[in-house]
Amino acid sequence: EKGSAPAIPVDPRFDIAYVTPVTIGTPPQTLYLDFDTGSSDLWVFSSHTLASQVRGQMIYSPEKSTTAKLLAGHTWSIRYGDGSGSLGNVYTDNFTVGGVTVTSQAVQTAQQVSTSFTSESDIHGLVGLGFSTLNTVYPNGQLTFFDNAKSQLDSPVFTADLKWKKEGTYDFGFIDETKYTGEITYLPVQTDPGYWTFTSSGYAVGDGSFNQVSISGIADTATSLTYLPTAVVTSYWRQVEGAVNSQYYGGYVFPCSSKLPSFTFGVGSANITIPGSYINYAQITEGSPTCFGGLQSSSGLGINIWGDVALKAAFVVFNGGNPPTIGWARK
Ligand SMILES: CC[C@H](C)[C@H](NC(=O)[C@H](C)NC(=O)[C@@H](CCSC)NC[C@@H](N)Cc1ccccc1)C(=O)O
Repeated sequence: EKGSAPAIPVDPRFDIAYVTPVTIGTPPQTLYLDFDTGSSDLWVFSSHTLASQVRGQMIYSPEKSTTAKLLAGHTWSIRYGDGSGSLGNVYTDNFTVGGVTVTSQAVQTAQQVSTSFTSESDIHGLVGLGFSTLNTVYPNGQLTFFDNAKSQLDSPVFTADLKWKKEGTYDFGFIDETKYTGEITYLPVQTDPGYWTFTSSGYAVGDGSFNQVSISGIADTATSLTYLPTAVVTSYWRQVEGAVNSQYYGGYVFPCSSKLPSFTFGVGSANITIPGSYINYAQITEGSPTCFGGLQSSSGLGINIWGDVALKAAFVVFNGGNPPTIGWARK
C-alpha cells in the first residue's frame, strides 16, 4: 500500500507551516493538519476544545463518528520548544492520509490549546511523525500514524518534498524518483530521545569554501526556520551588509533589499544548497524595509533544528526501517 498527500503552505506570503488534509472517523471528517517530524502526538482541535480557544479551525467531533472509541482513563499534555502547547483526551478512530488508512489510530482530542494555536486558523492540529517514544499519552503511550501504517506500506518510509511558497507533497510507502535529481545520500539517525537526529558534515556560505564540521541536529518539518550553532550563523550573516542580531526582534534582521548568499550544508560526501531567497524569510511587519532571517542561532534551544527553510531545499526520505536512516537528495 502507498499514498501521497499535498503539503500546502499555510500563508502564501511566507511558509510559516505546511498543512495536509486528512480524514478521521465514519462518516469521514476532513481536517488540515501540520505533519511534524519533531514530535509524536497526533492531536486535533475537537468538540472538546474550549470554545474560547477555537477561532475558525475545523474540528473533529468523535461523538459524530460511529467508529470512534474513547481510550478511557488516558490523557495527554504536550509542550513545544516555542513555548506553545495543548492537552486533552484520547480516542481511537479510522485515520486516512492520501489513501492510506489506519483503523484504530490514537487521535488526541484537545481540551485546551495555547494562544499561538488558537490564532493560527489554518492549522487544525498536528500529526507527529517522530519516534513513538516521544508520545505524551498517559498512562500508555500511543503509536504514531507512521508506526501504525508501516506494516501495510510497500516500504517502511515516508518522504517530504516541501516547496518554497508552493504546494509540495508527503509520500507514504514509496520513493518517487521523479521528485529529486542525482542520488539520495542516507545518513544514520540517532532515535533517542525520539527526533530524527542526524549529523551534517559541514557548511559553506555562498560560493565560499566548505567548512568541515559535524553539526548534529533534528529534521523538523513543523519548525519554520533553521536554527544552527552561533559560529555558523554568524559567519553567514557577516556576509550581509546591514544584518544585525536584534535583541528586540529575537534574531538576525537585515535590509529586505539585500541579495542574500546561499547556504550549503553537507550530507555525507554530498551537500544541499539552500538558495538565499529561502533565507529572506519575511518582513518583520507588513510593508517594513527590514526582514527577518530564515537562518538563526540555536544557542537558546540547546539543539540544532533543520526546519522548513532547509527541508524545502531538498527531497528528504524518512526511512523507518531497521535501523532507521534519513536520506537527502537535491531537487
Ligand atoms: C519545551 C519542550 C521541549 C522542546 C520538548 N518538546 C519537544 O521537543 C516537542 C515534542 N517538539 C518540539 O517542540 C519541536 C522540536 C523542538 S527541539 C527541542 N518540534 C515540534 C514543533 N515544531 C511543533 C510545533 C508546530 C507548530 C507550532 C508550534 C510547535 C519537551 O517536551 O521536553
